Amino acid sequence: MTGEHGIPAGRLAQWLPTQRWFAGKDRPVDVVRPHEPTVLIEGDPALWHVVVDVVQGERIEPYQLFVGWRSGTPEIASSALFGEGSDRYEACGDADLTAMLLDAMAAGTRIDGLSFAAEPGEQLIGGLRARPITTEQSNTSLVYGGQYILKLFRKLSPGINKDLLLHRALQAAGCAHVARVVGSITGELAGEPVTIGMLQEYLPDAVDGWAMASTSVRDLLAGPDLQPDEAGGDFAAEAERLGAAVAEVHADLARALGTEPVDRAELARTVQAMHERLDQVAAAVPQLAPQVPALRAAFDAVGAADLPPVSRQYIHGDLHLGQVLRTVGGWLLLDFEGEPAAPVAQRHALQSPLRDVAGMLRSFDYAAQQFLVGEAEHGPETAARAQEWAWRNRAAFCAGYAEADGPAGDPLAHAVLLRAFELDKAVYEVAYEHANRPDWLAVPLAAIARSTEEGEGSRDQ
Ligand SMILES: Nc1ncnc2c1ncn2[C@@H]1O[C@H](COP(=O)(O)OP(=O)(O)O)[C@@H](O)[C@H]1O
Ligand SMILES: O=P(O)(O)O[C@H]1O[C@H](CO)[C@@H](O[C@H]2O[C@H](CO)[C@@H](O)[C@H](O)[C@H]2O)[C@H](O)[C@H]1O
Repeated sequence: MTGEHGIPAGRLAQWLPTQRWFAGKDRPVDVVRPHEPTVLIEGDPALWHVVVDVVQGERIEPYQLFVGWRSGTPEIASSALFGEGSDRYEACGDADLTAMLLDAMAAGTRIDGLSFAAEPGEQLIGGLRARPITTEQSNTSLVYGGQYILKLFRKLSPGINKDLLLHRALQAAGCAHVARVVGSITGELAGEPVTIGMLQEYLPDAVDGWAMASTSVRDLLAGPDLQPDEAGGDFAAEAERLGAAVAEVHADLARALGTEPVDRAELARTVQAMHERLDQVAAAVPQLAPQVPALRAAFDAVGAADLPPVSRQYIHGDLHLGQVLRTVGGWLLLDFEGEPAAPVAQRHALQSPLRDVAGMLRSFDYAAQQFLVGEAEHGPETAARAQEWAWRNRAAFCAGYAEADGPAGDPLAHAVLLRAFELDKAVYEVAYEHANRPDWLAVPLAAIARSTEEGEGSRDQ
C-alpha cells in the first residue's frame, strides 16, 4: 500500500489489465502512479476519486478510479478488489457509495478540483441508487433508478470530452437523435478541465441496432426458402430510417460546429493516412498480406479521380449498429468519442461524413457475416442469402440518408471515396479484431477479399 488513503499502486499494475475498459492490454504495465486522491466520502464507508498515470514503456496515460473502503467483511466481488488481500475496491458497483455522484450533481457541489453540475435549466432528482450496466463497453456506465445513465470516462484526456461536446451541440441544435444530457462531472488534468462523467436521460425501452439487425439475419437464415424482404424480421425499413437519422445528425453537426472544404491537398493527406494505417496493420496481421496491393489501389483511386466535393465536419467517428438505439420515438446515436484507439487530436479532426456512412455499411456486413464465421456447415446458398441481406440493408440505409439530404448527399454518388473509406474501416477492424476478438478476424478479412475481387462494380456501389 502507498499513500495515506491506501491506494495499492503496486497491485494496480496487475489489476488494470483485467478490466474490460482498460485500453492498454497490448503491452505490459510498468508502473502505476496515483495522483493525490480526492475524498468524496469520508469515514466508514469511504470513497476516493483517484487519477492514476499508467506507464507502459514510452506511453503514459491517465485513467480514473473510484476507490471504496468499508470496515467489517463487506460483500465485494473479488474482481473489484485491487488484488488479493487488499481492503480497497473499485467502487462503481457499490450503490451506497455511487449514490453521492448523482446527489452532488443535483446539488451543484464542488469538492476540491471536481465540479458536479446539472446542465443549465435541469432539475435533477437525487436520492437514487445506481447499478453498473453489464454490456461490453470501453467506459463504465451507471444507471440511476431507471432515470439516468452516468458514463464515467475511464481514460482521460485534457479538454472537454468529444462525446459531451457533440451531445451538447446536438441538443442545442434541437436534434431528436440523441439522448438528453442532464449533468456532468468535470475535473482538472495538466492545468486543463477534463470531463470525468456525463449524465444523460436513461431510455429503458431502447433496443440497440446490432441486436435488431442480428435478429433479422437470424430469422432470414432460419427459413431456408425466404428472401430478405419476405422474412418476418425484415430490417430494411429500419435501415432506411437509420440512414435518415444519421443524415439529420450530420446536418445538425455541420450547422452547429461548421464545415471546411476538402481540397486536393487534404484528400492527399487522407489517402496518405489510409496507407499508413495499412502499413501498421499489415505488419501486425500477416493474413492481410495478399490483399495489400488491391487495398493500395483502392486508396490511390481517391487521389487519381476527379471526385464530387464533400466537405469536412465533426462526425461520429466510430459509427456502427452497436452505437445506435431504437426507441419508440426513433433512432438515437450514442458515444460520439470516435475510434477508441485514436489519439484525442485525431478524434477532434474534421472528417468527411462519408466515413460514418462507411462505418455503418461495414456494420451491415458484420451483422450478415457473423453467423457464418467458423461455421463450416453452411453452403454457398446460405452465404449468398446473408450477402443479399447486407446488400438490401446497405442500399436502404443509403436511400434513407440521401432522402433526408445529409451533407454527404447521395452516398452512392461518391462510390470511389466511399469504397476507400469502407476498406480503410475494414483495415481498422482487422487490427481491432486481431487485438480484441481473434475469432472475428475472418469477418473484415473476408469483406476485404470480396471487395477487392469484385472491384468497384460490387452490387450496391
Ligand atoms: N441514454 C441511454 N439509455 C439507455 N441505454 C443507454 C443510453 N446510453 C447508453 N446506453 C447503453 O450503454 C451502452 C454503452 O454506452 P456507450 O456510450 O457506447 O459507452 P462506451 O463508450 O463505454 O462504449 C450502450 O451500448 C447502450 O446499450
Ligand atoms: O463500440 P466501441 O466504441 O467500443 O467500438 C469498438 O468495438 C466494436 C465492437 O464492439 C467494433 O465494431 C465492430 O464489430 C461490430 C460488431 O460487434 C460491428 O457492428 C462493427 O461494424 C465493427 O466495426 C468497433 O470497430 C470498435 O471500434
